[in-house]
Amino acid sequence: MSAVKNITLNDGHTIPQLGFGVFKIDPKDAVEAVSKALEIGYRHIDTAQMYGNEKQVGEAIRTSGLERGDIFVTSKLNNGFHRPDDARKAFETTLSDLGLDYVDLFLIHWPLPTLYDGDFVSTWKTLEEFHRDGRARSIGVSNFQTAHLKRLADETEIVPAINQIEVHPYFSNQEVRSYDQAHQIATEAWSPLAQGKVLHDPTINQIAQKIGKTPAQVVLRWHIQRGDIVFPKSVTPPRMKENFDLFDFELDPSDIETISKLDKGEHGRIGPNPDTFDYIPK
Ligand SMILES: NC(=O)c1ccc[n+]([C@@H]2O[C@H](COP(=O)([O-])OP(=O)(O)OC[C@H]3O[C@@H](n4cnc5c(N)ncnc54)[C@H](OP(=O)(O)O)[C@@H]3O)[C@@H](O)[C@H]2O)c1
Ligand SMILES: CCCCCCO
Repeated sequence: MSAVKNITLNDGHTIPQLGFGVFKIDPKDAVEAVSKALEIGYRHIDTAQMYGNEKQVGEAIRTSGLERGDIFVTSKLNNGFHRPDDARKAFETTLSDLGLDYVDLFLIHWPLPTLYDGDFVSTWKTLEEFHRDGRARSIGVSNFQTAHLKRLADETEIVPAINQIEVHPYFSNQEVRSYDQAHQIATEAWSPLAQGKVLHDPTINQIAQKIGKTPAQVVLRWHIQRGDIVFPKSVTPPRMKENFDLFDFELDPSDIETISKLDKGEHGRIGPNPDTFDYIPK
């Protein structure tokens, strides 16, 4: 099994290009799933306050026997906590729930429209504090569209290291990916398998059959060769292993192009449109 590639961010830190996502992993299953992922070799975990499993992620990390510095941990600020004081408290809860004194990456989960007399710009300035005091090694955003990123560029100091957005073969999100690339912002592709919806695609299955890989490996390898960071979720150990084996084969450029043509534009989205999504948890 070949090693996972690292990507260098615009702040000089490195991130494993492949990680493990824990959205929708029930807290009662999360210690076991994350422990298994670490045992398989994953060294990058993507969680969020919204996922309700930070305590379990922390427990799996603590009991893994691995060094803190060997694992890249991401969490995200929950919607509804954008006011600077709320964001500070929420970030402290993340650190204490994870049982860590720093996270490798902290993201604004969604670019919510103005909720009070500030907005995501003042939220970003609060994340800049976490970065300066070292408790968030890197800071970034999630679900930011180009208009949101332009406001940060005009009104704040630090360029986000990461923009985590929906990307998969049915929704290539090319406009935002291009903006990220032009501004040294690394793109993370969330729901890289479209939550399983692309795995029955005949074109993807044909390529998989031709090269003797699984549809999930073909799709994940497509992301890797396009340069995006991915963290597929699975609670099924054989799938977790399969998804981790991406660095000992390559797709032909023509197959990359064929998969990229499966893009359905806006119709391909499986998640909310960031311009209209304003869900605040109770
Ligand atoms: N920032 C955001 O707003 C945002 C939004 C969505 C997701 N995310 C992040 O992205 C991560 C991944 O996205 P996701 O969890 O939505 O979906 P995903 O990784 O695209 O797909 C997960 C689904 O695919 C199945 N699966 C995984 N590997 C498979 C394989 N090799 N063969 C067949 N089926 C397979 C899983 O089933 P089983 O688990 O049953 O095996 C699960 O149902 C999340 O966990 C989260 O960390 C972020
Ligand atoms: C209901 C959509 C929220 C998805 C957030 C996962 O990171």
